[in-house]
Amino acid sequence: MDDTIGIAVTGASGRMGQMLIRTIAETKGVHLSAAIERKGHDWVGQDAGQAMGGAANGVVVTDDAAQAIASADVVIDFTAPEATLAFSALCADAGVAHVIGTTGMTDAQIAELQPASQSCAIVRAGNMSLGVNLLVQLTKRVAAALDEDFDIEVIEAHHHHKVDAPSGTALMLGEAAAEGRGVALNDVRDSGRDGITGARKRGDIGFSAIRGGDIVGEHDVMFAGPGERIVLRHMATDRVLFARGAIRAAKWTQGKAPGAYDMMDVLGLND
Ligand SMILES: NC(=O)C1=CN([C@@H]2O[C@H](COP(=O)(O)OP(=O)(O)OC[C@H]3O[C@@H](n4cnc5c(N)ncnc54)[C@H](OP(=O)(O)O)[C@@H]3O)[C@@H](O)[C@H]2O)C=CC1
Ligand SMILES: O=C(O)C1=N[C@H](C(=O)O)C[C@H](O)C1
Repeated sequence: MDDTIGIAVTGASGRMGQMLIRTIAETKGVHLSAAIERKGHDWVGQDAGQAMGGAANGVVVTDDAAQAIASADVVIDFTAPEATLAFSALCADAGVAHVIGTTGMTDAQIAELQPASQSCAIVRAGNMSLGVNLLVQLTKRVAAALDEDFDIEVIEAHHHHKVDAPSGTALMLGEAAAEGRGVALNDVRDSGRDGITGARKRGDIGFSAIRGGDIVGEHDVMFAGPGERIVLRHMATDRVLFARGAIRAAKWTQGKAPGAYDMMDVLGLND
């Protein structure tokens, strides 16, 4: 009987799913309790380690998410918005903590998570790395120190498989900049410029997205002022840092009261 924390991984065959399975195996105090894939996926019924092209790890990939989640201590979920909402309901029913890395959720979908947070701890963040969460704090401070003579632009680059833009991280950074300025991001957000856009509106926060190759994730926050520019940058070169952050969050949830949390809570950066 393994008395370490049992983690169920959703989207087991995905880029992050596989990285999580490998990283859980290397992390003390946790074990993989289940690898979940959707019904009809060709990994279902196979040993997860072997399906990933490695040694058997003794965990058979399942499509019975309800059973797998009910038997876990915590679920780590990097999938897609609709899937995350379905997993959220299962976590709430089972009272099992839910660590959500999925991005691209609309405001309405994020609001749909709220009832589940009455029944289980939810940690949700568009980026689980320490570096980005520090960058969020720096962004807020710099934005608070500068006035609207400085145009704020968030520029992000990701691999060509990514389906959502702006990235979850870019939105976290934009939110931080808006908070620093004391405005609501939705009132000043300018994304997807194309064609005759007109001149930049003073006070707007702009977003640009590059998609190409195997870029793991790069984010710049530019403060472009008269005669000078400040650029805050984070470059992720390995997905393992997101997996490590998510596992740290999974450990942190144990014994936590139901509620909605983020990586600032996990990393103690709100204190
Ligand atoms: N917060 C963070 O730190 C990070 C967040 N992310 C986010 O994590 C998410 C996943 O990224 P990544 O691993 O690169 O993506 P992948 O496309 O490689 O993996 C997604 C996985 O989710 C599964 N999935 C998708 N839709 C459903 C569904 N409706 N029901 C069940 N399973 C589903 C896929 O299964 P199938 O193959 O069958 O479609 C696949 O296994 C993205 O939103 C990404 O932005 C990524 C890295 C870091
Ligand atoms: O899809 C990805 O790959 C990533 N997604 C997250 C995001 O949307 O910001 C985090 C990271 O940048 C990688």
